[in-house]
Amino acid sequence: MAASRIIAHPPPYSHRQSPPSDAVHSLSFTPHTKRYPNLAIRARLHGDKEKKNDLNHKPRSPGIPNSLDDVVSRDPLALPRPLSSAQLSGSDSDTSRIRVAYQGVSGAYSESAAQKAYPNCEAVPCEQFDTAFEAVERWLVDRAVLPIENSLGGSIHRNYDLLLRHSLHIVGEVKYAVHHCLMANHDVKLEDLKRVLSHPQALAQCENTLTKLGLIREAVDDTAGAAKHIAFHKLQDAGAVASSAAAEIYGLNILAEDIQDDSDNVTRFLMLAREPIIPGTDRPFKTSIVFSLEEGPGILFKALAVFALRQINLTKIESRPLRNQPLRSSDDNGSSKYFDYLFYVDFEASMADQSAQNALRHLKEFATFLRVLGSYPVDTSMA
Ligand SMILES: O=C(O)C(=O)C[C@]1(C(=O)O)C=C[C@@H](O)C=C1
Repeated sequence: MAASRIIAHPPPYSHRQSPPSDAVHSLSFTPHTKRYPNLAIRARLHGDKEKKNDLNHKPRSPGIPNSLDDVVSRDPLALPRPLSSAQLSGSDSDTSRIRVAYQGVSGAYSESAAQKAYPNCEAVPCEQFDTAFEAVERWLVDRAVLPIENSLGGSIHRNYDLLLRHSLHIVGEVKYAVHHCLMANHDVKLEDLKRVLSHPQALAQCENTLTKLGLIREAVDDTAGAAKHIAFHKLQDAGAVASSAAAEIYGLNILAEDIQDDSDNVTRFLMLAREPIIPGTDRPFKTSIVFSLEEGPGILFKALAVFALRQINLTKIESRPLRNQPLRSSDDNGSSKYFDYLFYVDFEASMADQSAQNALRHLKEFATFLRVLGSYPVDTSMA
C-alpha cells in the first residue's frame, strides 16, 4: 500500500500567533518628497513617528489618493511602489488596521478584491504573487488576497503552485466582477493604437475585442501596471486593458468600456492567513485540498468517489505537475512516458462536517499525499 503523508491544519491559535522577536509585522508608506522629489509616497519598512503622520492623513487606501489633486500632477510614480522580495525586512509595530497584501500596483483588480474582502483594510501592493505570500509569512502584513480563477480565463496556475510551496491557510474567498476598459493617453485615438499592454489573464478575457481591433498583445505583471507604464512613458501607439479606477489614477482616457468577451466576468480570489479559521456549520462552507495518487487504472475515479459516495459536491478540480518528480518511464522498455500530478479539489462541505472528515479519512487510505489548504465560508455575494 502507498505510504500516506497528511499535513493537517495546525491547531488554531497555536504558538505561532505571537510574532517571533526578530519578525516584522507591518509595512507602511511614508511621504519622502524632500529626499525623493519624484516620489511623493514611497513604500518603506520602518517603525517611527512618520508612520503616525501618514496614518493621520487617512488616504482612501494606500496609493489611492483622496482627490485627483493629490496625484501630484498625475505623476504615476507618486504612488506606493510594490513591495519586492528584496524589501522583505525591517520592523514596525503598528497593527491598528489590518494590512492586506495584493499583487500589482494601485488600481489593480486585486486591490479592489482586497477591499471587498476586508473593508477599510490597508491594501499593500506587492510586485509578485510570491512576495505577497512571503509578506504574510514574515508578519509584514496580516493577510493576502490573491486571484485563483476567472470565469473566462480559467485558473491562475502560479497561485495553485504557490499554495503548496508556502504554508498559508485559505480563510475565505471573494468573488469580484471584472469590467475591463481599453485606455490610452489623452491625445491618442483608437486608430492610433498598434499594441495593447495588460496582465495575460486580462488580455485573454478580452480576446475577441482585441482580435477585432488587430492589436498586438504585450503581457505585463498587472493591469494597473500597464496603465501606469503607458502614462509614465506617454506612449502614443499603445493602450492598456485595465480598470476604470486605474484610468482615473494614472490620468488616462477610456476609449472603450466593458471590452471583456462576456459581460459576466468574475474573478475568484482567495484570502490567505498564517492560521486557519475554525470551520463552522452555521453557514455554507467550502474546503480546499490538494493530494497526489499512485499511478493506476481508475485511481482518480476512486479518489473522487470518496466525495460522491457521501453526496459531497465538488466545485473545482485542477491538476498540476508534481514538479519534484520529473518525467519518468512508465515501463521497463521506456516506450511510454507519463507525469505525476497533484490534484487540487474544492468541495462544498466544512471540515466540521462528519461526512467531510470521513471522506478525507477514506482518501487518505490510498492518497500518497494529502493536505487541507483551508475550510472557509463560501462567498455567496455573486451566486
Ligand atoms: O492585474 C490585475 O489587475 C489583477 O488584479 C490580476 C488579475 C489576475 O491575475 O487574474 C485579477 C483579475 C483579473 O482577472 C485580471 C487580472
